[in-house]
Amino acid sequence: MKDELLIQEAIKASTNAYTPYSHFNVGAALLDADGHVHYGCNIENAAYGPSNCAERTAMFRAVADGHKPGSFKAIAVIGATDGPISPCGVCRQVMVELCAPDMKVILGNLKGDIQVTTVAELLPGAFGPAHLDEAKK
Ligand SMILES: O=c1ccn([C@H]2C[C@H](O)[C@@H](CO)O2)c(=O)[nH]1
Ligand SMILES: [Zn+2]
Repeated sequence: MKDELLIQEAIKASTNAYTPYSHFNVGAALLDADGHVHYGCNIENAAYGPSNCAERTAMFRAVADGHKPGSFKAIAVIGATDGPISPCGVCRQVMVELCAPDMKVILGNLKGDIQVTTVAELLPGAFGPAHLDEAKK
């Protein structure tokens, strides 16, 4: 699937965002190995902390639906930012856990700006599952 098409799917997903506090709608579209798209939006909470970002919603939904961590092909994320949106640190850490290091991450905004990167580029030096194995040696 073309980057622009996955971005279009992310824009669709953003229309379901629940953002009574920030009014900042974000959408994500995660492409699985079979070519199917899993949608995510940000879902906020009056206690603020329990809020969930669009990217995490998409990844958690796909895993909960039985898709193997590490098997995804790409994720697109959009928000009404000036330049391409920048995923938060928590979402970058969750990407490291559930996506391959070289998986494509397409970041966009509503003006059509696009930045294509990878999970590893978004969180260099990440603490990952391998570090836990090292501790057992
Ligand atoms: O990449 C991002 C950046 C921010 N947000 C959400 C979190 C919060 O609901 C709102 C403002 O930070 O945007 C996302 O969902 N994804
Ligand atoms: Zn986030």
